[in-house]
Amino acid sequence: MTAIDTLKQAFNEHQAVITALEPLLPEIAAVADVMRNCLANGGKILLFGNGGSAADSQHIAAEIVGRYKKERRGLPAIALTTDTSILTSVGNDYGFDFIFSRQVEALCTPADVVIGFSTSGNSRNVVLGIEKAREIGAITVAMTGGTGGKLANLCDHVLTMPTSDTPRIQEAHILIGHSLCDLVEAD
Ligand SMILES: O=C(CO)[C@@H](O)[C@H](O)[C@H](O)[C@H](O)COP(=O)(O)O
Ligand SMILES: [Zn+2]
Repeated sequence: MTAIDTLKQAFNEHQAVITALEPLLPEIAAVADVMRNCLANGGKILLFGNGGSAADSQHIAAEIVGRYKKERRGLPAIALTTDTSILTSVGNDYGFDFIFSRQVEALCTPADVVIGFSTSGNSRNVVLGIEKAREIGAITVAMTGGTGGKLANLCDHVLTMPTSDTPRIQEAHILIGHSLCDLVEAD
């Protein structure tokens, strides 16, 4: 396969996934409503995931705290993927599985929305973070793909991308993340 073939294949696969997202639009709008209500009522958005999904969590938290497109006040969102002292101490003392759940225990309130990104839906630390958020009574959102994995049965809102290909799932996640930010800061 030539480089151009490889690129064409990725672009075509990407396009097919984005087209197939259409049935998810009502659920994406429902998640945006939940986020808007949370922020209007003094809650905050917590986000986490591994690898590319850690980057997605940070990216979306930055859009919410800073701005997506519109001038407005800063809104509270925290990516639980950024503090290396917390990640290394909790990882070292309790285990990598607990790097998110421990922070959820410390920071989450019932007024919050907790968003777990996992393309497989099965990353143990993401699953445990979501389970802790449920215990606390926060609204939980899964950003996943494929079958949705374990997260699909755990969360109040489940956005499962219509592919099992990790990069294509992540590309759809970031489109949805941006769209959620757009709706969160709409009048
Ligand atoms: O970005 C990528 C692959 O595109 C990787 O860094 C990927 O996020 C990592 O392998 C993650 O550990 C995968 O975890 P998950 O999405 O299954 O929860
Ligand atoms: Zn990636």
